Amino acid sequence: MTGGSQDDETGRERRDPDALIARAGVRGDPDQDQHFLVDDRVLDRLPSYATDAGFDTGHVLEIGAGTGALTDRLLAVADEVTAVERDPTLAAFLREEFADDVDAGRLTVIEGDALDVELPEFTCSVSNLPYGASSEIIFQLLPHERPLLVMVQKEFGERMAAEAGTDDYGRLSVTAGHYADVEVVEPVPKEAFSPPPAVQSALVRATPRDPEYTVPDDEFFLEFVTAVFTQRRKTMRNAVRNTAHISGLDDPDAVVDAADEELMGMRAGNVTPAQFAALAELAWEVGEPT
Ligand SMILES: C[S@@+](CC[C@H](N)C(=O)[O-])C[C@H]1O[C@@H](n2cnc3c(N)ncnc32)[C@H](O)[C@@H]1O
Repeated sequence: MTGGSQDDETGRERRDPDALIARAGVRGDPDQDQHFLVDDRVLDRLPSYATDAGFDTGHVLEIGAGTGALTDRLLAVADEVTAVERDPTLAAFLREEFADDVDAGRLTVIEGDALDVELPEFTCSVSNLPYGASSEIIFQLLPHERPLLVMVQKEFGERMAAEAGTDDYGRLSVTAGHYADVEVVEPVPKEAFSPPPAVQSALVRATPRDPEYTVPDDEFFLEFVTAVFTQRRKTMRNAVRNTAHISGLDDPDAVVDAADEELMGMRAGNVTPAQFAALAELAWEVGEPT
């Protein structure tokens, strides 16, 4: 194998991403969210964002394995990898290219849509996600309470990691932050991919932890937050009243009456997750959620 990069820890040579694409005989299809990572430097340091943070790499789940450039790097740090890939041609290629690891029981390739297949128990997930489904995939993974390192659209990653009072803060920040500490660890330029996506990318690390507040019911809290952010330009007073059909409150006026005046005059973008939680608690008690 030529053109690959050297791994410091094992001395094993990493597969060259361009050679993998050539051997697979494919061109990434943007309509299928296929943008393969071809920058060796990004690929080689990517797993270190997981290992440096102490992620348990006993069983790494990779969603959207493509031609396997990242799979190859993950096999160097993990005991076991499960790779999910929707494209049948790529899934077959992965099984053939990594036949030794498959035979050794270190790699399992699951062909199918990540949103439909049964996922195994995993200790962490490291993925260059299909951007068209990144939100759904992340919100399917977060409740597993396992660390995630995911490549996403930069803007999406910034919204996940945003603090209250900033332009990027919204439903995504509160709902992701409900499960994990979220940080953007590295912006990644378009040129790192083949074919390059239309947008810039970023690597996001989500480390699970309990939130600093309690909620009456996770599902209700997340629906309540989603509901009021659909009216982010309105005051909370109006947002709570106008979105009862989404939050499922039969008596939103009772919530507005019982809540703190000052909070009801704020816009959702300035309300902290802990304030949302307290309000959801109140709404659960007096708003007659259905
Ligand atoms: C951005 S590419 C990443 C490929 C590879 N991991 C890399 O870094 O070069 C995303 C991959 O996910 C696959 N994919 C797209 N939608 C998917 C889905 N819903 N479930 C599983 N795989 C999907 C695509 O076929 C593609 O191979």
